[in-house]
Amino acid sequence: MVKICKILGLTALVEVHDEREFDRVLGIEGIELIGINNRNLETFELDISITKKLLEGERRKIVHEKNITIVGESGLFTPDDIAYVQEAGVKAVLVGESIVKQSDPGKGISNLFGKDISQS
Ligand SMILES: O=P(O)(O)OC[C@@H](O)[C@@H](O)c1c[nH]c2ccccc12
Repeated sequence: MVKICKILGLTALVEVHDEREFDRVLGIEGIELIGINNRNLETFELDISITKKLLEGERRKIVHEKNITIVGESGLFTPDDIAYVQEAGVKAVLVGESIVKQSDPGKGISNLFGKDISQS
């Protein structure tokens, strides 16, 4: 699928939830974008330390060597949450609840990042 996306001019975002899935996806030839979902899809529990756990040690090295972009997904509500996943090695975020629940999405984004990022 990653290859087909590339032919079509797309980059596939492949989502993982645990070490086993992450290791499998890290082995895909040409993988560029991996999302770490902090939500357990069986229990719907959120835990952003999953991102940190998955990006420790050897895996972080592989991510760096292969120039893979890691997307932090789910459970991000505050600037501290963003800083935490960024520190872990995340370069992009996938955010739903903390923005869509605001009446003004722009303000929701500013609150999430602790500043107005619309010009940066
Ligand atoms: O509402 P949250 O906790 O900010 O989560 C958003 C997003 O990460 C989540 O909805 C999601 C994770 N993986 C996805 C894949 C497709 C669409 C949505 C998603």
